[in-house]
Formats: sequence, structure tokens, C-alpha cells
Amino acid sequence: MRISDVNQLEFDEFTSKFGNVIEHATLITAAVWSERPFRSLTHLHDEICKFIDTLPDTGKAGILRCHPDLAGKLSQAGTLTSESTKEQSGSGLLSLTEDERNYLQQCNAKYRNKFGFPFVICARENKKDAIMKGFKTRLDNSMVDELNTGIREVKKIGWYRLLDLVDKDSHL
Ligand SMILES: NC(=O)N[C@H]1NC(=O)NC1=O
Repeated sequence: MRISDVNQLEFDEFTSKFGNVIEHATLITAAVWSERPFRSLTHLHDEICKFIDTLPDTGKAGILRCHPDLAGKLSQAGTLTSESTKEQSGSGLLSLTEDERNYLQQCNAKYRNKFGFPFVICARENKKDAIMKGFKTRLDNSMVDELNTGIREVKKIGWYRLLDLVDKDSHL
């Protein structure tokens, strides 16, 4: 699909195609539709990021809370969204040894205990070893740092999801 095709989409078509670019946060896509026409895929992504940046910290934490744990319950039950399944499997998180899975689940629990939202990292840019390391360093951060870091990762995840849907080099 080209960006010119994106600009032709009715609201319902747009939200159905792009509704999960930010995991379980269709409202963001719904809001951004009003900003058409998009000059490029980058412009569409910028509008998504701009909308996220206008949210209070509670809204940003809410976005993080809509993300599934890495190698968590949903992945074991096979009920991740198709996007998350692709991302988590690409980084090796869906084929862990039992020890690795136990370790990650302990890290998830520690992180969630400390910050009140899940650890979010762009799995397409991090293989499982980098993710395990990321847990180690990020667990020592402050709440403000982690809210910002998590949101930065959400924006990266969204960019890759957009790349799966639209030809990046198409312009108006
Ligand atoms: N918790 C978390 O980071 N989840 C995810 N990251 C990613 O790239 N896809 C996800 O589902």
C-alpha cells in the first residue's frame, strides 16, 4: 500500500488497518486519522508520536500496560496479537529453554513490581540476549526514566508495524 492509498481510507478502514500499530490503542489511530493527508509514512508516524506525547503520564503508563509481557502468559497461551507474535518470535522469545523462560518471568515480575507497568522493548531491534541485558540495566532506573524509555520503545515498535503495512518510500 502507498501513502496515497492510506489517505483515501475511510475512518473505519483506517482504524481497522492501523488500529494495532500501537498495541491495543486504537484510539491513537482514530485520533491521527484527522491529520490526513499524510505526506509520507514518516509523517504518519510523527503524528502518532505527537499524539502520544500530548498524553499525561497516566496515559503513557496506560499505553505501556496495554503491552503483553515478553515470553509471558499470553505468549504461552498462544493469545498474543499477530504483531506481537511475529516480534517476539523473531527475537527468539517464543523458543526459550525452561530456565530462560523462568528467568524472564522473574524479571517481568520484578520490573512490574517496581514500576507498575510492564517492561517494554522493541523486540525487532533486540534479540533475547539484549533483552535480558536490558532488564538488568533498566531495573535500576527511575520511574520517570522508565516511562520515557518504554514510550520510546513503543514508538519504535509502531514504526516497524507501519513498515509492514505501507511502502516507506511512497510520498504524496
Ligand atoms: N513487553 C514488550 O516489550 N512487548 C513487546 N515488544 C515488542 O516488540 N512486541 C511486543 O509484544
